[in-house]
Amino acid sequence: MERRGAHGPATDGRQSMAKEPTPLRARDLWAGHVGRDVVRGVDLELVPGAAPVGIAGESGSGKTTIVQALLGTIKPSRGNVSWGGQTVSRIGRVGATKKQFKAHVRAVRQYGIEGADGVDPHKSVEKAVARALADARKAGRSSSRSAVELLELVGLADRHLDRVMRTLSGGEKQRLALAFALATRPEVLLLDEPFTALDPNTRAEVVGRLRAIVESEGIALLVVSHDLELLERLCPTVHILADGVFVQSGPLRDVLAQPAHPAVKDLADAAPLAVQRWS
Ligand SMILES: Nc1ncnc2c1ncn2[C@@H]1O[C@H](COP(=O)(O)OP(=O)(O)OP(=O)(O)O)[C@@H](O)[C@H]1O
Repeated sequence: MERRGAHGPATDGRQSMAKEPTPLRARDLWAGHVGRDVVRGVDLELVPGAAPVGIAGESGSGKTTIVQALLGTIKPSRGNVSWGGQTVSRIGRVGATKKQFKAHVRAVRQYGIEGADGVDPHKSVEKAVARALADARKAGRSSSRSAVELLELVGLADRHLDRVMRTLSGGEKQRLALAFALATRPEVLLLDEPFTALDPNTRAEVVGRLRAIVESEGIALLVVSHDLELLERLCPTVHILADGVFVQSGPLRDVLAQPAHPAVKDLADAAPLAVQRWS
């Protein structure tokens, strides 16, 4: 995907970086759960305006843990994750900066709105999208799109406005979560298995639109997925994670054509036929 560096000025009031979009960086990231590191020495740079990056790897290899560390919901045991020179795991303690971080860096998880920060599933879609837009305005990051336009963007029609969120299907919830994320014109978007509940046609449509937005708005995109076709379509560079380490990186079809690690060979062997035919 061709990328440009076109960006509006950041409106976050941080003087030192007033005109520049802010990268999210992991340096020698070690992180895990209950005292056990499952991510070991990962380097990752998500730069607004640069090409999207993907992560693939077997179940349990640590993909979601990387996303959690990038969001600051778990603290690295070694190395660090930084955003605009600040340590992300410490941002949560500072009100104004936390708001800015949450507006600039957005994530969509596999379960869509379920468990998403600040989302009450008993509310209507209309109220929730209006609230997302109002919150974004307060953070100086509101999308110029209306609630209906945001829904259309993710393939939901305005008839969904009256629906109570918890009654939506899994795929509708995933798309709504993407609409919430886009409501703040994020600079960095982290997608962790975001489209698992979508049928192939809807997925193709939403991915096409997402790709156009990411490209035109210069969003730094990270896609974590088992879906190799999705990664190939969206991400010129894909890292293969095995046991918490990036073992091979590059354009996915090149990586799968020339596996340099047993985990990559396994991935290539298990890939769908359509993917195997790439090489
Ligand atoms: N809250 C937790 N407490 C303890 N262990 C955890 C926790 N979350 C994840 N783990 C463990 O950390 C390891 C990495 O998990 P992670 O969710 O990052 O893998 P993943 O690559 O995203 O897997 P999948 O593709 O199945 O989603 C796994 O062994 C998992 O069981």
